Amino acid sequence: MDVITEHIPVLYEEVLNLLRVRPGQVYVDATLGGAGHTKGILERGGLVIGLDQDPEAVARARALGLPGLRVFQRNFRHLKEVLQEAGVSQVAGILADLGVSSFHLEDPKRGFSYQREGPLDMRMGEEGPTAYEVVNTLPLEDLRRILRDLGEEKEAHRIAKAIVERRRKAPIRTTLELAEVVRRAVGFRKAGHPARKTFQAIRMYVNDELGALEEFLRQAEEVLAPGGRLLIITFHSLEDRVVKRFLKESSLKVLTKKPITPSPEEVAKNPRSRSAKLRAAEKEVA
Ligand SMILES: C[S@@+](CC[C@H](N)C(=O)[O-])C[C@H]1O[C@@H](n2cnc3c(N)ncnc32)[C@H](O)[C@@H]1O
Repeated sequence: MDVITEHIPVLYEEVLNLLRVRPGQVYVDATLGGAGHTKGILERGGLVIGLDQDPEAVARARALGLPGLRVFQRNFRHLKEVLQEAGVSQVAGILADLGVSSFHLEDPKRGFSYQREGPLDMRMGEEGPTAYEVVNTLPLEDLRRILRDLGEEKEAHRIAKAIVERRRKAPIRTTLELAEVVRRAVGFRKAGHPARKTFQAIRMYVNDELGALEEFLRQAEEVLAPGGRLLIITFHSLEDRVVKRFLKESSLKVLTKKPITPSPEEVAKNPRSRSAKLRAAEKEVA
């Protein structure tokens, strides 16, 4: 089995510059992951409240024993509750670097990858149905809607039908079985793996990613101290749309008219940064 030792933080310098870390102030890293961004905040003298819904990410972060970091195993949709538990009412900055980490993608047993054989799971935390349940029990119409709305998959109907026909014979048990059903339904694709959008859609549904993001954004706006900054890194258009719309409607001052994207050098070094978009906003001083 592969041992995954690293997740390279995306837009690292850009994030730290925009956060303007001040020593002794409290920041939230809502998606702690491998603690890459958090280490930068701590090095600049900030204190960090780190959240991750994934027990494995939390265990790894705790094992780092970083002074100034307090770790909470929670979905960021419970941000306010976590801050209450931590005895903190306002924070100087909040970062969310959305989606899955390299640890998730490269660990076959978590079932996120259409290229590695594993059980159909895809849960980042301990809540929600598994991908197995979604694929093998939801009615065709629900599957079609999920693939269309969360995967922006043009062949949603064809794929949903293929899934339902295949599971009549036997349940679809593994990632590669599902990827193969999709590949047979839609054939070869020039732009990326044919199952990429299907996997994205099911993962987003399993983890209610857009619902959690909306709840988190509303709470983040509330708990920011005046002058505090909110930074969000998204990895696909659906997430980015939610963030963009929220910032437009919120009371925050948008600092990034256009989202910040990685340089060609960063993409060359870390291909996973390719689709990253960073948006930032500031709570105005009353
Ligand atoms: C892209 S990684 C973050 C990487 C991190 N910035 C670093 O530099 O190492 C995203 C992490 O956020 C976590 N995550 C995703 N959605 C979450 C949510 N709704 N609540 C809490 N954690 C979440 C995932 O489990 C994953 O570990």
